[in-house]
Amino acid sequence: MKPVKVGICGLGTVGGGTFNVLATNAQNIARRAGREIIVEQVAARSLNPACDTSNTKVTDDVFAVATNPDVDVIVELIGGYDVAKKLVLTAIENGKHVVTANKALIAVHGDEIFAAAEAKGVSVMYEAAVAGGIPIIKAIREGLAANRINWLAGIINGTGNFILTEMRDKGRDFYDVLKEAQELGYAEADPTFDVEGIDAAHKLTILSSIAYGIPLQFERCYTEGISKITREDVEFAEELGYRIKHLGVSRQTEKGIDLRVHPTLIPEARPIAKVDGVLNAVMVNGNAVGNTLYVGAGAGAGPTASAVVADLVDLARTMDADASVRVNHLAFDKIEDVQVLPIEEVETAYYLRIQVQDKAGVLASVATILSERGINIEAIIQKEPKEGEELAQIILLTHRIQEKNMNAAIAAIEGLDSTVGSVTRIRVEQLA
Ligand SMILES: NC(=O)C1=CN([C@@H]2O[C@H](COP(=O)(O)OP(=O)(O)OC[C@H]3O[C@@H](n4cnc5c(N)ncnc54)[C@H](O)[C@@H]3O)[C@@H](O)[C@H]2O)C=CC1
Ligand SMILES: N[C@@H](CC=O)C(=O)O
Ligand code: NA
Repeated sequence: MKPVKVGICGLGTVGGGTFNVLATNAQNIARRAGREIIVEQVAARSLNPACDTSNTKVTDDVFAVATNPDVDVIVELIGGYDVAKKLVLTAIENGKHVVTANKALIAVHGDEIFAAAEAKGVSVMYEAAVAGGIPIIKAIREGLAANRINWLAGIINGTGNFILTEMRDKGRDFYDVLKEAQELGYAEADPTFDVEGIDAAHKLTILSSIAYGIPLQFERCYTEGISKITREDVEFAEELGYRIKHLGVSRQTEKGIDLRVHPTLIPEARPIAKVDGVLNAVMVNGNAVGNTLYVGAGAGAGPTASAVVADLVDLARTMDADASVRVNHLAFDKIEDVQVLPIEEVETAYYLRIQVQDKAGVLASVATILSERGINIEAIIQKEPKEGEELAQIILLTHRIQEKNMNAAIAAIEGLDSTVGSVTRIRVEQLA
């Protein structure tokens, strides 16, 4: 069979990794794809010292690749929204298949891009966009196709997990670890996407769309990052038998889809609680299979390139077949318009940390406020003021309750005379 000719746009961390994996593993890749996959052209603003491009056509114009008649597939690895979208749509218009690692692009503009691709009979593949090297798109869309997916939950930002792990294990400073994650090529061009949960929300939006057959609805995903997690919350959580992880959680409920990204207490006995560093992990619960867990590197050149090249191999095997036999872009089932629940309607358990003046009766007042709103307490720790300080702390774990009830309880607790500052609230998931 004729070789597949690829145009790589962007030669940074992932582009460079992809170029090198295609060269290093060329024989295996050709064997598995049933044909050679060769890099016809690369578009880069500057060369990557890790790549030997001396025998490759290089341009600085990504659109020259998207319109090059010798290119069958473009690999979009420049990142961002505007130029990347124009590039992908131009490539599709020119009859080319697309492989991308750009979750921001897919989560926000995926519907438009997939519609354009379907009209043209080409494929857009994006395994690298979620959980880096873990083949999670393939696992949910194909491997679990027999199931109704009940829920999924994942550590889906490598930078965030790396920061939390280094802070917890080595007591390192947040920004010092973030800087290292940037140097290692894990972080997004704008690292607030990593630390404020936006990147994880992009990924959860994509996974949920595939899992439940719903449209991509990034704007409805509730999003909180890791920047407000303190060392003392990490320590108190451990005292209660939990780890704090930044989690994307989505669940099919009778009222709609629960779609949220936030720091979460997970029982330390769960395998996912022990997934540290740049590793990602996704748990998926299906009605036939039960719980499944997928673990692997969520960022970095090699792992992400592994997913990009897997998509190229899939394409090489199927691109000459009729488009109808290729896997659908989002889901096999008809996309249903199911409501995404506002966060106030979501039900979960909570960790609360309340700073109080060290007076008799405070704990009783807090307990009354909770019980009046139907909130049961699961565990409680009281911390006396540290030497030289005046404030005590009450740390609580509650049973599951709707978020709007918890909001009302927190407002009432913050209104007590003896409460100081805001109540810290972290959601708790058992993942059983
Ligand atoms: N770094 C990682 O571990 C992962 C990254 N991704 C995604 O992969 C994509 C690429 O990320 P990285 O490789 O980390 O970024 P990067 O910043 O290392 O590389 C992007 C490259 O594209 C080039 N570029 C940007 N605009 C261009 C243009 N108009 N013309 C020519 N070159 C242009 C830049 O100069 C840079 O060399 C992003 O969408 C990112 O979200 C996905 C999974 C993991
Ligand atoms: N910045 C992202 C890269 C991979 O998607 C992350 O840290 O997970
Ligand atoms: Na993946």
